[in-house]
Amino acid sequence: MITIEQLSKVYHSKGKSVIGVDDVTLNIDQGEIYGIVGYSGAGKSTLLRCMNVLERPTSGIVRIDGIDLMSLSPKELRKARQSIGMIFQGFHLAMSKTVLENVAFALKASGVGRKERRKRAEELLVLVGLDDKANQYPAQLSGGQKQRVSIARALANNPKVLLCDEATSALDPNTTKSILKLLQEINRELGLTIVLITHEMEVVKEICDRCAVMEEGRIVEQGSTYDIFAYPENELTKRFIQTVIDFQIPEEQLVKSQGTIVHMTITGELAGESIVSDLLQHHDIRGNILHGKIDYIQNQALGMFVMELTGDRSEVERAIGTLHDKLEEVEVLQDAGTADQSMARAE
Ligand SMILES: Nc1ncnc2c1ncn2[C@@H]1O[C@H](COP(=O)(O)OP(=O)(O)OP(=O)(O)O)[C@@H](O)[C@H]1O
Repeated sequence: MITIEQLSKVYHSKGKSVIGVDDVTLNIDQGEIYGIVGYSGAGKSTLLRCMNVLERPTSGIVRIDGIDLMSLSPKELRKARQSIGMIFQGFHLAMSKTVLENVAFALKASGVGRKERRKRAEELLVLVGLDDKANQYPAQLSGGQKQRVSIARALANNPKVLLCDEATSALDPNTTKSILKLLQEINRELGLTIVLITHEMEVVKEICDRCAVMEEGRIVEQGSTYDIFAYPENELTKRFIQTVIDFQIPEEQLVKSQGTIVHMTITGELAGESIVSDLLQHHDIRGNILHGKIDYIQNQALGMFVMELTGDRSEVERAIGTLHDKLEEVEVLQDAGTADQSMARAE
């Protein structure tokens, strides 16, 4: 549905060049929810705004539903943009218009008659759960309600794609959840392709089918949200994941430890199995869980455990071998001898 090839955007200001997006290639499928995550300045907004040519790329290709947006005349581009809705962190509502008028206004530009505009706007307000607020003004609404109005407005022209620019960043966690749920419902009911940019990995975890991580204008990692959480490769991706699933062990705990400390990721059906208890049953070792969590991402279980294994050194090594046989991701964070050395250093 969205094809981006070797897209770059360079800004020129005060005699200096700033790279906003640097050689990005990305394919987003019809009907999926795609997240782009990165810290401030990573280039997320620039990339998103290039997708509807609000920002004209310096080079590269943007195709939506097969149409090369860069090749269109201004008039053709205006028409093409009707199939690309957009919502923003700051809502961008007309404060002097009622909720209903805000939504209906989006249809005026596309030549829909007054009566039809009203009817369609009323339907959209039902869809976003705000039919009882039709005659109120934006100032009378909460942040979550304002975002619902802007979602209704973005859907007015039956777009195929909805671009969300930090749509939940100004909202509290509960309201964020309800807006994400609404986006998911719209995605499922209308088959709408949704692209959202965010600096919160929790948002990606909540609703995205696939995601990309951006840094300095580039995509450093992309894949299914589940795989990105289970097998992150890039250091930045790992940092983002730790904001949601933190399995860091405090330094003092590591120094105190007498055993071998292992981090294991248990994915899919294995997450429901008794991997840990089997390990202790079949090997003459002791295991102490330092961290453990089973999370659900896209309805699939993902287990993360950090264990301290103690016992005869060769038996611990055999136990780690068993883990390697069963699991794709096993990492020894600290060997048994290391703690003694750390303690010696500390003394
Ligand atoms: N209009 C502009 N003129 C000059 N430089 C710009 C412009 N817009 C963005 N940039 C620069 O491009 C880079 C990417 O900015 P962008 O806003 O896309 O990042 P972002 O990841 O969306 O960050 P944030 O979440 O803070 O908006 C930054 O270095 C920024 O300073």
